Formats: sequence, C-alpha cells, structure tokens
Amino acid sequence: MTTIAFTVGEPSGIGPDLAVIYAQKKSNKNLLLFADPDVLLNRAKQLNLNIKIVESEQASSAYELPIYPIKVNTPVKCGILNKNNAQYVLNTLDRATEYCLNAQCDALVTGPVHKSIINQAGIHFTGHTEYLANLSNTDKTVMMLATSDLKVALATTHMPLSEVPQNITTQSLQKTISIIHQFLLNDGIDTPKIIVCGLNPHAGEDGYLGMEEIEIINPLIKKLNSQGCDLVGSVPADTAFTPDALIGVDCVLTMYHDQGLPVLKTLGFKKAVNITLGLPFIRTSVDHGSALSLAGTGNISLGSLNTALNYAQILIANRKKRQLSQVASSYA
Ligand SMILES: NC(=O)c1ccc[n+]([C@@H]2O[C@H](COP(=O)([O-])OP(=O)(O)OC[C@H]3O[C@@H](n4cnc5c(N)ncnc54)[C@H](O)[C@@H]3O)[C@@H](O)[C@H]2O)c1
Ligand SMILES: N[C@H](C(=O)O)[C@H](O)COP(=O)(O)O
Repeated sequence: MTTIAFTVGEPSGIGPDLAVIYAQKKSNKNLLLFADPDVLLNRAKQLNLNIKIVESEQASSAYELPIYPIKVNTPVKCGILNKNNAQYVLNTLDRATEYCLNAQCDALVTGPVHKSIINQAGIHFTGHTEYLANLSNTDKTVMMLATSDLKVALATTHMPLSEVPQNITTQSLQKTISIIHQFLLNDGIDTPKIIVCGLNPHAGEDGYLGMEEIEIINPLIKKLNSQGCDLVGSVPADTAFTPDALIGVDCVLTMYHDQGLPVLKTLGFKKAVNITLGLPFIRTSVDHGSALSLAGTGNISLGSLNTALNYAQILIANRKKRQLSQVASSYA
C-alpha cells in the first residue's frame, strides 16, 4: 500500500478546507497529512463537516484524517495571514520531505502556501520547487504543469523577469531538457517531442529582437537533435501554443514562468497538476494558491487536489514498474 505525504500549506488559506472536504470521501485515502490537528478541526467546524483526526497512516473510513501533528505558533484566522506561522508552514514541508527521502512516504503532494508572508517573516522563500531542491541537495529541478492535454515546463522558475536572460545558459538549458526528456521516457513516451520556445518576441526575429536564440537556444537544439532528441524550435511562444503547432507534441518548454503558465492555467486552472521533476522523490502539487478570500467558505474546487493526488499515484506506479524491470533485468 502506498502512503502520500500531504502538506496542507498556509493555515489561513484554503489548504485546511481542501483537507477536511477531501476527508469526507469514503475510500481509504492512503494520505498522511502534515498539519496542525486543531487547525483542521476548527476549519471542519466552521464548514460544518465531521472529521476525526487519527495519528496513524491507516485511515480506512470516511471523515478520518491520518496526521503527523505539527503545531502552529499563533492561532489561525481564516483569510488573515500571520507571519508568526510562516515557520510552521516550512516545518510541515521539512518533516514531509524527510519522510519522502527516507521512503516512509511514497510521494509528496503539497497544498498551497503564501510566499510573501514567509518572506515577511524574514525567510527567503520563492516557491516549493526551489525549497525542496535545496532541502534535498538537488542541483537542478524543473517545474512542469500539466492538464490531460498539455504539459508545460519552465526553463526558469520564480525570479524577477530582469534576471531571466542571464539564467538561460547552454548548461542550464541542457540539464532542463535532459530532465524533461527522461521524465517523458519514464512516462512511457518512446521518443518525446518537445517544443522549445524562444525567449524573445518572435524567437528573436533572426537576431533583430534579441540574440539568445541565435547564441544559446538554437545551437543547443541542433546539438541535442543530432544526438537523437526530437526538439522543435526555437519556436516563437505566441505560435508554440496554437493547435496545429501542438499536434504530436509531448511538452512545451517555455523560458520563464509567465510565458507558459498563463496558457496552461487558461486551459486547465483548478484541474491541473504541478510536478517537480528532478527531485529524488515524487512531488506534485495543486495548481493554485492560498485563495485567502475563500478560506472557510466551502466554496472551493478540489479539482486540482484530486489531479495532484491521482498523478502522484501514477508516478508511484510507474516508478514501481521501473524498479521491478530493473530487478528482472539484473537476473536476466
Ligand atoms: N502551489 C502553491 O503553493 C501556489 C501556487 C500558486 C500561487 N501560490 C501563492 O498563493 C498566493 C496567492 O496567489 P494568487 O492570488 O495569485 O493565486 P490563487 O490561486 O490563490 O488565486 C487566484 C484566483 O483563483 C481562485 N482560486 C484559487 N484556488 C481555488 C480553488 N481551489 N477553488 C476555487 N477558486 C480558487 C482565488 O479565489 C482567486 O480568485 C501567492 O502567495 C502565490 O505565490 C502558491
Ligand atoms: N508557479 C506555480 C504556479 O503558478 O502554480 C506556483 O507558484 C507554485 O510553485 P511551487 O510549486 O514552486 O511552490
């Protein structure tokens, strides 16, 4: 049986609502929540829902939430951020990551955090992607968001736009493409076809609107294609997502956060999954943030949480298959 670690995220946001509404499901959930039990009990009360907290990984009936208890520092008010609880949010991530690194859990699914409040507490934090890479000493990770029809990956993640160009280097882009390629192979795609977007408008318009395509992106595409990759590009980002361009494409690699994610979220917000590639453990996430104004209202979608949990299960199953075939081939 698998166990998925679920960090509930920012306690004044909709993370606790997601958890207690999810707990109403009847099936055995195989979850281990990393959160403050009182925050969950209070949110359930506010939503008029029945939940039972169990300090075990084996909840088998409706309303039960298996939990690894971690206390908040300050009482929580729905929709009101408090920087005194920033460290609590990180504590839940630290413990859950430890469980995944030690194989006590099979995957990590993260609920939404609020990034600025963590920074207001004096802790530099740009996102789970970077934080988990740091916690697990991983030198390169890739953010990918996926709907059932489209996968979008990012060459750079959470950084000011002014810093993007200097972070598009041949070395970093090559690692990014190699991580995506391997992920798609593991996903059962024999010859992954990846569109690589340009950085500049019209992919630089032959150098008249920027040089990164001519100096970095195009030569790398040529080199990797000569080694057997199937990369298309560099493609202007405004045409990369047109329906004809996407035929037969397994993933679109965009150069920065807001080049790719608005497209993906227009197509699938609240149903998509965010996956961190390259970590030594499986991590998926909801595609949305803390939605403070909806906390405690019950008026939220669990679509993305369901996708994130289902996708984590698929990745776990794929990993098991690969491990079994490795064992089999070692005896062959
Ligand atoms: N996975 C994450 O941890 C994650 C993802 C995105 C944003 N964030 C952070 O969340 C904070 C708030 O960001 P934002 O306001 O830009 O984005 P947001 O996703 O919190 O909200 C955007 C809009 O979508 C709505 N919404 C979000 N989730 C919903 C759900 N499950 N059901 C119904 N409606 C929902 C909100 O009410 C709001 O109108 C920021 O600090 C941001 O960095 C975290
Ligand atoms: N870029 C993500 C999004 O827009 O959904 C979000 O900020 C979460 O990123 P992390 O998983 O790194 O926290």
